[in-house]
Amino acid sequence: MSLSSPAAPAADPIVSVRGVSKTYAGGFQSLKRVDLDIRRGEIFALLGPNGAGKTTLISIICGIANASEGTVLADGHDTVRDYRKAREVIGLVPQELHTDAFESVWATVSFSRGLFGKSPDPAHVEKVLRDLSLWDKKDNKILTLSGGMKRRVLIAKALSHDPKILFLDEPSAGVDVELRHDMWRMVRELRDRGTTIILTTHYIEEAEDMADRIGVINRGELIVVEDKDVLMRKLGKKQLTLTLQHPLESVPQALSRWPLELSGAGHTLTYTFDTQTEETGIAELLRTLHAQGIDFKDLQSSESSLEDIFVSLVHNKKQEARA
Ligand SMILES: Nc1ncnc2c1ncn2[C@@H]1O[C@H](COP(=O)(O)OP(=O)(O)OP(=O)(O)O)[C@@H](O)[C@H]1O
Repeated sequence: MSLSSPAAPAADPIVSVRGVSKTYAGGFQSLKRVDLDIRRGEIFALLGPNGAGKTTLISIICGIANASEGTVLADGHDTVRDYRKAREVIGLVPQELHTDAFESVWATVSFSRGLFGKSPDPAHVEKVLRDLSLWDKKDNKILTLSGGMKRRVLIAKALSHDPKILFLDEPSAGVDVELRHDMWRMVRELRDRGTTIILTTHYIEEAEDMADRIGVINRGELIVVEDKDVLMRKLGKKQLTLTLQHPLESVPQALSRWPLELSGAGHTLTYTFDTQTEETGIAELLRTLHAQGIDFKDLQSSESSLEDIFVSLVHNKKQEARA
């Protein structure tokens, strides 16, 4: 697809993925020659249906899984040959908390920092805990915390060594609305301070709200990488919906030049057009309706959401695969 330009190199990317494939022992290929550049300081959302390969790709970039082919550079460090240096610049917030339930929040987060070879920095750990509203829980054992608080600890651990790149794998899964909003506020603040954020999410409206760029992965292939706004402009559709005073049995011949759909027992007329279309012909459509004596009592317009675009992208690929 012409939209997908993953091979076009970004100037000085912070993460550079080249020709990465992953094939499991049974022969199943979960990633197929993925090329991707992540720009410094952006929020990049990786979207894809279940089993598309998102976690596999993130695990390979973070150096916790090996690629069968290809290379990854994180801030210039090869994630296999120069594992330690690469790992130092990356923070990963996984989906699950695997940590010592009997340790305190303070000890857990300070210990994580030590794992990256960084010297103790109580002031930094304090700041991270305060930013995440965990300061008053610093002496609590992990096992006494609520699910939402445990999720905050996961983020604190990932930030303990002050990484340049933060990965969030499904950060919103199973958290309440308040924590979700806190988390997104924090992600924006981190980005504003220069941290590059890469996240996977099933909450597409959040990617729509937050991300600078979007990558869509489907069956192990990166099918689209694009600025969010450009993607929405290129693939988005607009709809004009008219609620008619009197029902029509069919669309009159005089309106045949517009691709109109009649629904709602003849009461609703819908006109769908590309957001990029310069000449929508709406004024002419309304004049023709008037000339035909077709009155309407309501008129609404809407634009496709990122979710609509995502569903149609993945759906088209499924149809291509079947053909
Ligand atoms: N050890 C393994 N052996 C064989 N296949 C595997 C293995 N681990 C993962 N897979 C397969 O690889 C594919 C990609 O998995 P991955 O976890 O990366 O998907 P995902 O996009 O993160 O999905 P989800 O949104 O459900 O978390 C899936 O089809 C999965 O079944």
